[in-house]
Amino acid sequence: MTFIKSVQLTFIASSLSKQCKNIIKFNKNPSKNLFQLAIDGPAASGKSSTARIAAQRLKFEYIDSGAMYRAVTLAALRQNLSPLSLDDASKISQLAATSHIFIHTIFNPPPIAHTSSSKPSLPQTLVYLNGDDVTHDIRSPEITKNISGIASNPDVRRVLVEKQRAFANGIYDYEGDKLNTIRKSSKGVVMDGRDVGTVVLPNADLKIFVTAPARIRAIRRFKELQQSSTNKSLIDFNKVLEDLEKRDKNDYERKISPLKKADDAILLDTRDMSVMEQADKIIELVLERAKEKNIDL
Ligand SMILES: Nc1ncnc2c1ncn2[C@@H]1O[C@H](COP(=O)(O)OP(=O)(O)O)[C@@H](O)[C@H]1O
Ligand SMILES: Nc1ccn([C@H]2C[C@H](O)[C@@H](COP(=O)(O)OP(=O)(O)O)O2)c(=O)n1
Repeated sequence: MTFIKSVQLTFIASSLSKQCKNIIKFNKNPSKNLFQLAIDGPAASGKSSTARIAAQRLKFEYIDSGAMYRAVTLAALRQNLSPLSLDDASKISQLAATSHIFIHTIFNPPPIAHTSSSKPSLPQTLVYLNGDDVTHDIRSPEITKNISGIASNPDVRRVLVEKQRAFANGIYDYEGDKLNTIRKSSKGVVMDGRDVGTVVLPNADLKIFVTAPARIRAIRRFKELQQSSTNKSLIDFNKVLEDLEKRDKNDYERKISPLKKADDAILLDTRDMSVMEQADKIIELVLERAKEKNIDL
């Protein structure tokens, strides 16, 4: 494992330095081998909420790989580049290589004013693009509509996968900015997305594939959109379901790195589980795996 990781590091160092010459400064001493937990699954299956809770309880870092695709989509739209245009594809991959994407999770956010103070708030993940807080902007319907074009661009994927691996391996120093910060006390990293177990971290210590039927996932996304919207009546359940099914199709059928359960991933159907039950189950699986591998968490 150590050997594989150091080979991976050498590869990353050489190819990243070619592509992103002026952006990344390596941490010469990636401090330790972190336990790698990969969570994949379709939209609204519960990946990120579960991953954040698990990261908080296990003292792991969390990286939302989907947020990186969302940030590149936003960067492209802000420059009037079209995610589906072949003419713009190389400009967009260049943008992916040169954009500073900083993802930061606040594990103990103060309670939100209108919630009961006895109920702790869930960890919050903030996303910055070239220094701008884009946490909310990257979740807009406009970004969600355009993201499949970005996610199927092979050069964008190559650049983002390298950034994701660099993070998981503890290489995180960027000039003037940071991809993320691995705390000295971190014992591992949890990354969620579509291809984390199959492509980004094929040697992850534990892989989970989270799923639930489309209708159940659409209900969750609908409630989430209603909560964050000022005009709830504008949110139409059938449209949410239709968009989610369309994105599922794009994710599962994409030629490069399609959404797929890795052969060695554990399937977790969350249809009858609460968020906390999902997190408890995943933590239990991590602790079991760490014990099997003699890893001290
Ligand atoms: N088991 C569950 N039961 C009910 N709601 C859930 C469950 N898992 C997640 N959710 C809610 O569904 C929405 C999408 O979850 P999220 O974790 O963001 O999914 P993903 O990262 O897979 O897209 C969130 O509002 C979350 O609180
Ligand atoms: N590892 C990843 C993560 C996300 N993507 C793409 C495909 C997804 O539809 C979009 C958005 O991902 P995100 O996890 O933010 O989406 P949801 O929260 O599940 O709606 O990004 C990807 O191609 N590879």
